[in-house]
Amino acid sequence: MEPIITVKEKCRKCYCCVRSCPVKAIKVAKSYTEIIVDRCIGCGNCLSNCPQQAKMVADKVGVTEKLLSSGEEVIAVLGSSFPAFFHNVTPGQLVAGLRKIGFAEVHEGSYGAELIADDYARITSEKGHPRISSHCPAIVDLIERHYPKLVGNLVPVVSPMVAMGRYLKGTLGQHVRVVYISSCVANKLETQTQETRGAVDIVLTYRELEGIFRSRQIALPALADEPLDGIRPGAGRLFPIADGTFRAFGIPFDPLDTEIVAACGEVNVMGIINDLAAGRISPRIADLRFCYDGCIGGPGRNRALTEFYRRNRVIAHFKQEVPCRTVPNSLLEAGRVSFGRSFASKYAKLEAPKANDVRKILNATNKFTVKDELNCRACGYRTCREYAVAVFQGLAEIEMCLPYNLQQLEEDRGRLIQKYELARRELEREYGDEFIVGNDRKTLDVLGLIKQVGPTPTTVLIRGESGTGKELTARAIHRYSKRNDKPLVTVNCTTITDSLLESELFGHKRGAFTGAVADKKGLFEAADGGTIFLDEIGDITPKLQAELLRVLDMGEVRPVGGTAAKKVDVRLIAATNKNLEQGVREGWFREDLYYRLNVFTITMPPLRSRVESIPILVHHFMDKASTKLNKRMVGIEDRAVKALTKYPWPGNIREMQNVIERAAVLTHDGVIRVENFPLALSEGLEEGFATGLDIHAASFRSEREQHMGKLEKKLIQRYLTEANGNISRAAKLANIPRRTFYRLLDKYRLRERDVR
Ligand SMILES: Nc1ncnc2c1ncn2[C@@H]1O[C@H](COP(=O)(O)OP(=O)(O)OP(=O)(O)O)[C@@H](O)[C@H]1O
Repeated sequence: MEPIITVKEKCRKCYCCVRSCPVKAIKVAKSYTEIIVDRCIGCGNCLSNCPQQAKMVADKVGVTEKLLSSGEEVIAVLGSSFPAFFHNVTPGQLVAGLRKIGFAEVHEGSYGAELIADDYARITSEKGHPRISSHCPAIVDLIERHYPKLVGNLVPVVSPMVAMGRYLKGTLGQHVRVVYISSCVANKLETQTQETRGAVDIVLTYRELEGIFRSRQIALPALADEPLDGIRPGAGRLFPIADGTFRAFGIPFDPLDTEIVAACGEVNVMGIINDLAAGRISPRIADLRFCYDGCIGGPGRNRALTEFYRRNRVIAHFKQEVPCRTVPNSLLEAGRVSFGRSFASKYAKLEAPKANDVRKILNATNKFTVKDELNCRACGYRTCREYAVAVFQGLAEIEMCLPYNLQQLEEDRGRLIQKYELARRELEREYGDEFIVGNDRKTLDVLGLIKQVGPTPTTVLIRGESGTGKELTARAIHRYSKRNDKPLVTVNCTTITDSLLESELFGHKRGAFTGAVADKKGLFEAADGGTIFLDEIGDITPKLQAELLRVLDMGEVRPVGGTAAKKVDVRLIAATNKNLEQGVREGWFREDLYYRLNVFTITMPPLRSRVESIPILVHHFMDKASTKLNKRMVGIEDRAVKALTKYPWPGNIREMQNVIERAAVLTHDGVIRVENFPLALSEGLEEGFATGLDIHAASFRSEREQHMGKLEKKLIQRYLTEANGNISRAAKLANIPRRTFYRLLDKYRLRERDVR
């Protein structure tokens, strides 16, 4: 299990972790970043640098609690930096607290540094290739996982933590369980490493231990001092501070000795490792620690304290006398324990891209020349090329390139402005000067209702068949309202799926469902201060009906996946062509919502019941078509108007608008004639639509024959007319053989003279 985990919901993909990871052990996934355990060195940089605190130390409190209550003998070992964390209690109080929660013994980890001191002194005095200290587990992981060439240079000795574990188990017996408590995260990885596994059972951070005290309501300052266990360490207590290692190991350190290199902190360490790997330097010993200031600067350090203060605390502890309860056999058995270890290359080689692959990735982010490679590091990689390699290896994404993103945004913005402008013009043309046309009684009644209800805040329900002008009416109401300087947002409830509609209307929180990568505002919020028009409201699900009712009652919306509600001031206009009363009876429409909507209802009459308005509507739509097609319209012949008045208009005014526009396209001289109409209309003129179809008297087949026959005859006549009675040309126009055309003429008893 990895020592650091990602809280996916908290990650905002700011790439801080990528930037701060010295070995790029971070993979950028679709909506979060995650740690690649095989590459991680446990330095904890991502922990400290994540502004959202989305990276967390994997919790070991649970297993510790379980172990403590198991009845086994559990020993606590305090990492040598503990005085720099628990600064406001005495070591004796800390020991008392640990005993209270169930630890059988409490030892100082700094004794571990003394346990390996002899081995260090011996190995580092040997001549040969440069030795790299192995007491810092992050350095060991760095070399094993990223600089396999240097594995042979590591001092083949365990860290103080592992030394303590081996010593305690070697002296007290293998049955004891050891819990090591420190500010180090790499220690956690170390317990899982093959070569050191088994020495320490659990690694806790000081903060995790603090959590245990808190949960058990143990106040350390109130406790009486208790003695530590084991042997009192000497200079080992100085191990955690920057220049403390040589003191702890008893190796004389002369700062002028170029044979010895000592460094703490990522930048210094990485420089030295790179120099060693390149063979640029060859000291006898390189003593390295990944954290600045040594172990007192570990990722789990007490951040409220300065380095100076933390250092002073460790030195004060070194000088003070803390009572120790030394178990006599500890002294006797220590010599029998081995502190040696081996190292192995754990280098996980990733596929290296070819030059062409890198070029393609660079090109994909608009980098075509070297000048385009800004190396701005916003993505977290030092150079655009390193970043391109990471993209190739699946660690990074194209979208991480900031200059490219800005360019994209700028282009998208331009495109959106253009689209918006086009849509605005289209709307303007479609609805801008659009007024409700009609001089029949029913249309005039509707107009009267619009004028009455418009200026009020009342919810309006518009009912009527499709194409009768419900949306047009909603727009008119908004225009007459006091909100007409605010947006009118129209939503067709049938065009998107139910779950999407909910988030479309009320918005959603990031992570509410798959694909919700960012918070999104809903249309109710977009319409704040204005009007929302919900078309086809009879089609929404009961769940959405309930949410809508809540919005209407409380005047607030709650985004999908969110808990906090937001106040909105929106007037609702709804429309439907469904029978909502039947819906209430049958249970698919909520009764309470029905009453909430049915406050003021406007019913749009079908076009067939306002025939008197057809001529005026025709001229209105001819004008519209003329503007749209940029074509001069002269007029319409009487027969054509007659055909329009005879037709039953199942698609209502929308259908009529389309018929006129189509006729306007077809006419050559700007005069609309019956011939410019679809057959259904011209046919109706001759036969009348009133005859209808008696489905009980006729079979489908015979009815179809009859109707198809009529249609076929009309078509043949049309082609003949078009070809001026020339049968060969008419057949050509119809794209059928001349013989077939003759056969059809015979069938319908048509002659050349039958041209209209
Ligand atoms: N009285 C009218 N005067 C002018 N144009 C009208 C009139 N009624 C409807 N229209 C036009 O007819 C078309 C359809 O109208 P609208 O979209 O308002 O109908 P609807 O009832 O909302 O249709 P649906 O139920 O299919 O959504 C629009 O282009 C609209 O401008």
